[in-house]
Amino acid sequence: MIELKYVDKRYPTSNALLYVNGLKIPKGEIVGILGENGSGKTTLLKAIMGIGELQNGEITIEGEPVVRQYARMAFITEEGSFLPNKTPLEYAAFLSGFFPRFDQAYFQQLLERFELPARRKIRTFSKGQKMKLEMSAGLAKRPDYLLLDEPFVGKDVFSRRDSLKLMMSGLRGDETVLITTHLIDEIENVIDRAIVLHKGLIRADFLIDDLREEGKSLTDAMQEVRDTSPYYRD
Ligand SMILES: Nc1ncnc2c1ncn2[C@@H]1O[C@H](COP(=O)(O)OP(=O)(O)OP(=O)(O)O)[C@@H](O)[C@H]1O
Repeated sequence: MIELKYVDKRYPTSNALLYVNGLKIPKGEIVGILGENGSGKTTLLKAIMGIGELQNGEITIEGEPVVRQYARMAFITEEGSFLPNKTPLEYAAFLSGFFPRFDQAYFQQLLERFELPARRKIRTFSKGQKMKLEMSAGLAKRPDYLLLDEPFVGKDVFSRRDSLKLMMSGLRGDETVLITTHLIDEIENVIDRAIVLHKGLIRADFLIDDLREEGKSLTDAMQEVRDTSPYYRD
């Protein structure tokens, strides 16, 4: 379980904040982190990954600080963590030095599935190829906690659906997944739960099954949050 308590995160050079009083994400849950540009989605994922200091509060993973769980986590972001002057195979060798669970054979399978050139320098890759490489590296870490920040950015609709399907097929099924995205329709059938942020605060948190029972789509629910929240008016 990921647990946040009284988390207060601010940046020294802006007024932006993230404040989460309490949040629990049980093991195995697939959670969409949704919200407008600048609402704090990336900040939330970075805070969970232990990137940057918190002003207050604590974040634990299975009761321990994130640094103790780092080998079981993968953070997939457009910024990428790869080394541009290496080839994917060299990058994999580098990662396996850090991540004992890194699965080289699986990584190579994913390269093939994504049709990525294994022996070409990463800096020559297109944006979409870099993201696919990042996803392959993340999945090959065989993480228990997978955090994805806008993994489908900059891709055409077919490529987005493929990547989403591939990501899902690459999971064992017991991972906890947090995924930020603006692609509400595409993500709806994948996630168990949606958390909606606005201006650094959680404005809604619902289970997709509950929405279905009420006969609502995720888009309807997001619209309802906007219509009923006074905070969207300023
Ligand atoms: N390093 C930083 N220094 C100062 N302010 C920052 C920094 N990173 C983010 N912010 C600010 O924090 C707020 C939340 O940013 P964040 O990147 O978390 O939003 P987001 O919901 O992921 O947005 P998007 O959908 O556009 O990716 C924004 O107002 C942003 O300008």
